[in-house]
Formats: sequence, structure tokens, C-alpha cells
Amino acid sequence: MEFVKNLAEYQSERPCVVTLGKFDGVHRGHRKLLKEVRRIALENHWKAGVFTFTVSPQVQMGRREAKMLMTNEERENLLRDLGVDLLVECPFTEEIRSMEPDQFIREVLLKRLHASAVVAGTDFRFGKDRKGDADYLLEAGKSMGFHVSVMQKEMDGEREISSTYIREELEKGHMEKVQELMGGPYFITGPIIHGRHLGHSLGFPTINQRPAPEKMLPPRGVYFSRTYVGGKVYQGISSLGVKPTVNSGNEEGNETYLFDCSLDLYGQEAKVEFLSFRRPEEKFDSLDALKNQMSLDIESADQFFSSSRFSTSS
Ligand SMILES: Cc1cc2nc3c(=O)[nH]c(=O)nc-3n(C[C@H](O)[C@H](O)[C@H](O)COP(=O)(O)O)c2cc1C
Ligand SMILES: Nc1ncnc2c1ncn2[C@@H]1O[C@H](COP(=O)(O)OP(=O)(O)OP(=O)(O)O)[C@@H](O)[C@H]1O
Repeated sequence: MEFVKNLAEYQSERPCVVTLGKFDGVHRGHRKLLKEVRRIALENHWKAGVFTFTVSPQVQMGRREAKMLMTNEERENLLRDLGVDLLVECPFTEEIRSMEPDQFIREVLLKRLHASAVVAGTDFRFGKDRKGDADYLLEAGKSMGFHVSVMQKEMDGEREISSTYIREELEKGHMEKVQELMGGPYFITGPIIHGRHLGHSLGFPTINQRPAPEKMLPPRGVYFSRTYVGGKVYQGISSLGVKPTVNSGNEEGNETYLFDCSLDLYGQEAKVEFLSFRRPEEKFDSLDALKNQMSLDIESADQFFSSSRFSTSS
């Protein structure tokens, strides 16, 4: 996949079919557009392109409402896996914000991306003050000679699937619903770091991760999870939160007890999928009480994996 960060210095030689937007979470609605992009690209031997914006972690730090379902890197990796050939990640600068729709089409879509086709949802807006819409794009396509596909919104019953809808469900810890809307489980990625090494003495060693500051997290608590690390997949149980029983700090982290794993995994990248919420995080009076609860959690995870559709995937 070609990855372009500096649009001003880029000019595609080959034609492309492109879809545009934030694509946070790369949900089922987005996937519908991407499928159409791939179809058109294959049919015409064009590049399958996505134009999106860089989300600045600095701007978002500490602003809960601005948190993202995916980091830029997670989105990039997923788009690559979904068959995107060209990803343009553009900072949301004043220059871009103030472009009239016509100027955006000529300068960005035609000149820089060499777009021969554009794919968008019915509510797509672009250009200064969001003046450009799907109808504008269709008209421009006719007069300037590029194809436009406007796709109906993918629905969940009466409600349109959107990143906003998924954020609402994530805040409630409805992981099954989030998975259904996204088209895959909610996950975090990051290196395995050192914890306080208490896990071994408790009898439940865990891998520790610190999620990216801009990453939106489900409620603090215990989740049945699946982890990809070192080329393997493990079932397990994760605890997301601040560990109030053993910690006085407020730094949020994720700990995962992997079933059937005794490897040293420090420093490796891991992807942890949160499949189902089990219970909220608690502050226990003693380590023994915490340990008893962890045993119960692990028992319930065994049941979850043997009775659920995740039972065959480890
Ligand atoms: C299944 C599971 C449930 C947990 N639940 C809680 C909890 O409710 N409250 C809490 O303070 N810590 C909880 N923890 C975190 C433990 O406190 C933590 O794993 C232990 O202290 C080891 O930490 P360390 O890796 O930093 O050594 C849980 C951990 C796991 C694996
Ligand atoms: N449910 C959907 N079905 C089909 N296309 C969609 C759907 N949701 C968004 N799109 C289209 O995907 C592109 C990118 O959408 P974008 O990520 O900006 O919006 P969104 O998912 O609705 O998020 P938000 O809730 O933040 O507005 C746009 O062309 C948009 O119309």
C-alpha cells in the first residue's frame, strides 16, 4: 500500500478510485464503500484509494469526546488488510478547510489523486463550510468526466451505522453490539510492558499494555478477550482500568491473562480484542479477595469460550 502524508508533493501517475472521510473504526458502512472501491479498481486496473485526515493525538489528549475508535496506525493497518492500494492521510489544515468544493475536486481529487471515480455515502459532505454534497459530486463528475458512486447508508434496523453510534455502544460496554456494527471485535494494540510483577505471585501472570492516549476505551472492568501475539492467538481474560486494589495511581492500562501460555512476551506487539464484558473493576480489601475473584473470572471465561462462537478460534 502506498501511504501519502504530504499531499502537496504527491501526484498519482496511475488513475485511482477514491473514497473520502474519517473512517474512524472502519465500520460496516465504511466497508461497504471500500468493497465498491475495490470492485471498481479491479474492473478498471486502477488504484483503490482512501483519502482521510490525520487525527492529532496531542489535540485529543484529555478530551474524552474527541477520542477515537482507532489510532491512525490501527486504521492504516486495517485499510491495508482490506485491500486499499493508496492511503492519503492529510492533516486537517486551514488550507484544506477553506477550499471551495470545486477547488477541492480540481486540486485534490483530479490533480493530486488522478481520481477517475469517487465513492461516497449519501450524506457525504466536503469543501468549505461542508458546501459540497453527493449531488454536487454527481454533477461535477458529469461535467469533468469522472465516475461517481453514491452508496445507500448501511443500517442497523432503523439507525444508520456511524462512528458516533459505535462510540455510544462502546461507552456502555456493549461489546457484542460494537462488534456487530464494526464488522469485527473492538481491539487495542501496543507493546507488552512490565507491570509490578505481582501477577505471578497471585498465580495469574498477565501481559500489560498501555493504550494510546487518543484511543477510546470501553468501561473499566473485566472482559473475555482474544489476543494476537508472536504469530499466535490466545483466548484469555483482560482487566482494563487502574487496578485500585494494588495501585493508588490513575493511569489506565490493560492486563491480560492468556490461557495456555507461559512464554516471555515482553516488548512484543500484541492486539487484544475485547469480546464480552464480564464485570466492572472493583477495589478489594485484600489480595486474597482479589485472587478469589480472579479465579471466578477465569472459570466464567472457560464457560464463555466453550459455549460461544469463539470456542474454535484459539
Ligand atoms: C481477570 C482479572 C481481573 C482483575 N480484576 C481486578 C479488579 O477488579 N480490581 C483490581 O484492582 N485489579 C484487578 N485485576 C488486576 C490485578 O490487580 C493485577 O493483575 C495484579 O495486581 C498483577 O498486576 P501486575 O501485572 O502489575 O503485577 C484483575 C486482573 C485480571 C487478570
Ligand atoms: N452506514 C454507512 N453506510 C454507507 N456509507 C457510510 C456509512 N457511514 C458513513 N458512510 C460513508 O463513509 C464515508 C466516511 O464517513 P465518515 O467516517 O466521515 O462518517 P461516519 O462513519 O458517519 O462517522 P461520524 O459518526 O463521525 O459522522 C462517507 O462517504 C460516508 O457517507
